[in-house]
Amino acid sequence: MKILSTTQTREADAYTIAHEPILSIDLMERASRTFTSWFVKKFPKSTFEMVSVICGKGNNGGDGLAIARLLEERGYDVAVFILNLTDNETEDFKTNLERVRQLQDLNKVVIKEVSSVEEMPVFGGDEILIDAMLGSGLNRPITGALADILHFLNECENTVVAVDVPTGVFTDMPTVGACIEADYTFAFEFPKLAFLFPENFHYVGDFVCASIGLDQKYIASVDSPYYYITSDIVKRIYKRRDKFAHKGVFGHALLIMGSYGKMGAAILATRACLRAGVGLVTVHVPICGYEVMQTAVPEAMVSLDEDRFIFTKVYDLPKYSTIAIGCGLSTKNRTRNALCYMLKHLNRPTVLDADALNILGQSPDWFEYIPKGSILTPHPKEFERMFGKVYDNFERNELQRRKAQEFGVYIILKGANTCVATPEGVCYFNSTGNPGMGTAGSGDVLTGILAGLLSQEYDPLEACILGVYIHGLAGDIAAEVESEESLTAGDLVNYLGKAFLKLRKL
Ligand SMILES: NC(=O)C1=CN([C@@H]2O[C@H](COP(=O)(O)OP(=O)(O)OC[C@H]3O[C@@H](n4cnc5c(N)ncnc54)[C@H](O)[C@@H]3O)[C@@H](O)[C@H]2O)[C@H](O)CC1
Ligand SMILES: [K+]
Repeated sequence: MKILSTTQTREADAYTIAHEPILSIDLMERASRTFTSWFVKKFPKSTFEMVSVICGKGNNGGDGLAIARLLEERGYDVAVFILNLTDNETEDFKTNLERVRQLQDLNKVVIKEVSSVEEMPVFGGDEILIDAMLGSGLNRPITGALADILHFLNECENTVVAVDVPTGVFTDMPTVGACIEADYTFAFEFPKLAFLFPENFHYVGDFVCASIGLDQKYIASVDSPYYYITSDIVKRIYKRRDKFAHKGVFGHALLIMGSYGKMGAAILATRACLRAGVGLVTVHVPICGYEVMQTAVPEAMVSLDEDRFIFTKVYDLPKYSTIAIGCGLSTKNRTRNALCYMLKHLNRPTVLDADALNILGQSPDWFEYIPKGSILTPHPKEFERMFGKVYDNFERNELQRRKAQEFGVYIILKGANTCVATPEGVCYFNSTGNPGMGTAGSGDVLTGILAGLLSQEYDPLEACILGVYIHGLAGDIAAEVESEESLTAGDLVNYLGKAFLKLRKL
């Protein structure tokens, strides 16, 4: 799913109004109905006492008024609070206010105007609050009376659901100023870029998005470097196996991993590579890893280093279809030199993780040796070691895109909403995964999956998208059974099979 900027969304909005054609008030009604359909399922009216909708006077407030009316129609007890902090009212806000006033005249809805925090009501514990104060029209940081009201609301214990954008959050740049802290955000048509960055989680909460029927052809024609990885992208990538296939057609991966005290990383990656469907896997380990590898992963072949404890040399590189290097590798001098030699002599996309990235961070001149189309999988700390400190995630994302373009590689920045940046400067944000996956070895599993997919002749972009999605999906299935707290990297490997089954049914 493409992610549009606020300006582009406004253009898509205007295009839809002109070409569908549809009146803007009817588009607002359609958006509000979409919100309401989700809301009634998520918060059945038996589960709390009342809905209070807090509205600004722009179109976000207009949505709020329409939602208040639609919820009343569905039998909810609704109160509307209109923030009287400006005289600027949009036309669609005014029309919807008229419509709600008719309900007020019938004693079906309560409407109250609020000009300062002192006039805010005391909400009951069972009330749910809908934030329709400001949406994508935010054009300056929130201060003054509105900031006081937001602070007051954030102090309340009530569940807050934001319409389109949590009030105060800038969608396309870092947020400054006061913000509502929503528990849920229902975004129209696309998630906003800011929702995907961890610093905004506090304001956005869990987000969902749904189409409000903006013109899809127009959206397809808009140039945006940002995508959200949804099941339909993944469905198009995933290849079912041919009935007559045998292990020879699923490739032979070489994983160069592990050092004394860090063999677990190699084991996890090797198991994940197998579970991702590789035909054959050879794992290259120092002598100390021989027995443990043979015992822990009997399906893998082992190539032994000359050194007892670390990686120093590997032969026969051309015979493997894919190579992945780095998990638990160490950054000792001889390992560094061996990595440099390998990079200079490899000519196909390679997966680089963990210590391979730390080594590159120490020797930035070596970046140019990385084969084009390779996949680098840093977590934020490794990213910082390679490319330096940044101020916020918008800046980090810019840097990630620039570096991917500069070196002609795919950079997968791991975290909530893991982001894949391509050599073309395009970003794909993952939609699967959960906080339980922030656990030792989780990244090793991803590296194994990526090597497994590359071996099966998914191209690097396909492997990145499918890889991060299935890794997160395995995590989501595992968390449902094991809990986020107890989830281990080994569980990710064990639930990979269930994740593939789910993928097949998408
Ligand atoms: N995406 C769509 O296609 C649709 C979106 N809808 C909804 O419309 C809002 C955007 O509405 P808009 O009127 O442009 O903006 P807002 O309601 O967010 O507010 C505008 C209002 O607020 C003033 N303002 C801006 N910053 C501040 C500030 N810091 N403090 C105080 N006031 C501020 C600004 O000057 C304006 O007067 C979108 O989010 C959706 O909810 C449609 O309903 C359906 C189609
Ligand atoms: K809002």
